Amino acid sequence: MSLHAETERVGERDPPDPADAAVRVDGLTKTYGSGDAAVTAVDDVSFAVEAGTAVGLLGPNGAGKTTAIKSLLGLVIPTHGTAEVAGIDVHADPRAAYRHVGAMLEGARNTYWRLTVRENLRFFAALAGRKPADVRERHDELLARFDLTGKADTPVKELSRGMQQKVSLAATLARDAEVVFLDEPTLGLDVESSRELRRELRRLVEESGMTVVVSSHDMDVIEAVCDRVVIMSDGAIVADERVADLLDLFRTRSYAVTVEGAVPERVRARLRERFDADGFDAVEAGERFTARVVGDGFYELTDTLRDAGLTVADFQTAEPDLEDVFLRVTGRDDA
Ligand SMILES: Nc1ncnc2c1ncn2[C@@H]1O[C@H](COP(=O)(O)OP(=O)(O)OP(=O)(O)O)[C@@H](O)[C@H]1O
Repeated sequence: MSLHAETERVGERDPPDPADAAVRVDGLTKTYGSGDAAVTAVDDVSFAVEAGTAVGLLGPNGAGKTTAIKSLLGLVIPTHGTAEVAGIDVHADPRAAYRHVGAMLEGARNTYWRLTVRENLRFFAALAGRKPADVRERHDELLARFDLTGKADTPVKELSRGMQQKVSLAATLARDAEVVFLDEPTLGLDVESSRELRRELRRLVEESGMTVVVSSHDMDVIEAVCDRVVIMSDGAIVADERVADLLDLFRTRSYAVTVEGAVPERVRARLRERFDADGFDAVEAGERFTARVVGDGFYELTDTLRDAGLTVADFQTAEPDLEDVFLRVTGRDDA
């Protein structure tokens, strides 16, 4: 089966429709501007997120992710369709919907830099109507989770960029909302802080039953945190699958292949075309390259090499990669 055919199969699947959806978007369309200047950012999009699960919203720049999230937050009025949170139509009753939601939007300085870390958490909890005594325990727990206990009484402006990012997330979670929207939560974090944040987010979903919609270009976040992934491209959904199923469906494996001697240009062209091969490099044993195999194409690869009279000196495999799948689904892998 060709990659194209598999991509179509992904796109053709019906969106899920769990009865206990915490988030639901139905026939959502948003056109900015009018006449010649009109831009349809989101075009008849439907998806649902089951309560207590995490969904990744992915797509290239301009795919419509931010518009979809802003519609769910009541910040953008849909041209058609509905957006619901906790069963409440966001546009019919924004105040009621808002009580169930926490959001951390990209680039938003959603913390007060003069306030201490703990004061920020209290402030955002109070905005949602939570009394300090009711949230103290949760705030202690959040501070501990994000390794901020020692900085609880430090003004945010005195913290490192990575710590400020963690305070932003903790402040978003401080109000104890059922549904949390996160846009690029790991942006600007170092490798270790990013890993810690992914781990804690996943634990929060599993332990507290929180529902998370996360938009990120960081595939490690999506793989570590999300149960499902909705992939958008040009305002439409091109995949809506469990992360594990999506990886399985493509079962893309990369092989680092070393053959004895040089690979003739004619064979290289075939390997490029059929196995997306690249990185041809002369090495001591002969020549090394990377080939990508979908499904059971492995034997076709070995047959191709044998028919070309090439002897394999070494084969190394890699796990399927969500980024690879994402690029294939959105058709951006031919750059
Ligand atoms: N306020 C606006 N007025 C006009 N066009 C807009 C507006 N906001 C977004 N757009 C356009 O709508 C399309 C979708 O944008 P959107 O920000 O929703 O995509 P995105 O997937 O979130 O992209 P990114 O990953 O870059 O944030 C883009 O073509 C964008 O230029």
